[in-house]
Amino acid sequence: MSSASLEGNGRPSPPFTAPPNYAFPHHRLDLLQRYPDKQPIVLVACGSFSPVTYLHLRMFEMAVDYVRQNTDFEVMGGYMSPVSDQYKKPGLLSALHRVNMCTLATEQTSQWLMVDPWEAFQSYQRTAVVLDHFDHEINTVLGGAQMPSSGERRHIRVVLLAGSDLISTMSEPGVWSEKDLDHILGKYGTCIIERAGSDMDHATEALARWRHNIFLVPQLIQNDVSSTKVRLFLRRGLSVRYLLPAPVVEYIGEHTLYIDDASGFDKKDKEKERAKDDAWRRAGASTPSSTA
Ligand SMILES: Nc1ncnc2c1ncn2[C@@H]1O[C@H](COP(=O)(O)OP(=O)(O)OP(=O)(O)O)[C@@H](O)[C@H]1O
Ligand SMILES: NC(=O)c1ccc[n+]([C@@H]2O[C@H](COP(=O)(O)O)[C@@H](O)[C@H]2O)c1
Repeated sequence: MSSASLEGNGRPSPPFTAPPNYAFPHHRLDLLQRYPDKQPIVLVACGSFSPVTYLHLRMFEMAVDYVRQNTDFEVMGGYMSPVSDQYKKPGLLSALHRVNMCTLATEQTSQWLMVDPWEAFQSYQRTAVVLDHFDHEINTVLGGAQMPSSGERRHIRVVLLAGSDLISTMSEPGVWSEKDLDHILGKYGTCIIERAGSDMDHATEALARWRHNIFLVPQLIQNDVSSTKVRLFLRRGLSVRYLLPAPVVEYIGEHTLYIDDASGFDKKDKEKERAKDDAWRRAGASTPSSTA
């Protein structure tokens, strides 16, 4: 990463390209440390959020409880970073809709979560680069955390928040580069939320050298809501109320999203999604069972 330099106005110039009219959201970021003995951190969840569900929001609450009870960290803020349209994942709705839904979910159901649209509204950015962007905005531009008595500034550590299914892809060949893994897990670290169907031990087996920076958060109440299942429900005309925040359900209805499976799908993806629907129908199941 290139280091930031000072512009004529004395502000550090960003070492990254930003989308037009972009401003880093920090209206809910707490820069004043309450517990000076603890290390300040910010949680960042990267993903599709197509659409955002209560489980995405729950991940942050689970992480905060875990951090408070088991670590010497103090959580100063939490961000969702929806991935760019260029990620080309089946079922990926336009970045604008995904960012809007995440914003409704965070602004209307939480007091501390925020959505950063930096990644969403530009070319695809690797997770290592996304975390560098947060580090730059929080520490270089905003100056990090402030100690209550002395006013001394402290570096805020950015920590990746992810489900165990995402972390298990870190052991799959060709998905993450070794250099990026070392950057993400060596410099930043990750809070991993247990996810039904994805074994935590298996997910972290190959990541043992970064063990000291990996925090495993058990899911004490099993909940396997996924965006895939929500999309399946919507396509079949079933209710998704109480799986997603109410304003997000309303937004989906107003914009008739996910009803027509043409949204974000190419022909091959469409066939895959139809096969999932057919399998579900053949099984006579009352709820979809696929998590992929
Ligand atoms: N039920 C869940 N339990 C734990 N982690 C979850 C859960 N749902 C989503 N996550 C995590 O949230 C992050 C963003 O996930 P993403 O947007 O891909 O949601 P998803 O429900 O897995 O989507 P899709 O079904 O479209 O693959 C990932 O780190 C993922 O592991
Ligand atoms: N090499 C990488 O940086 C890399 C690889 C795979 C997934 N990811 C990220 O993980 C997230 C995965 O999201 P999904 O679970 O929705 O596929 C996305 O934010 C994506 O950018 C990053």
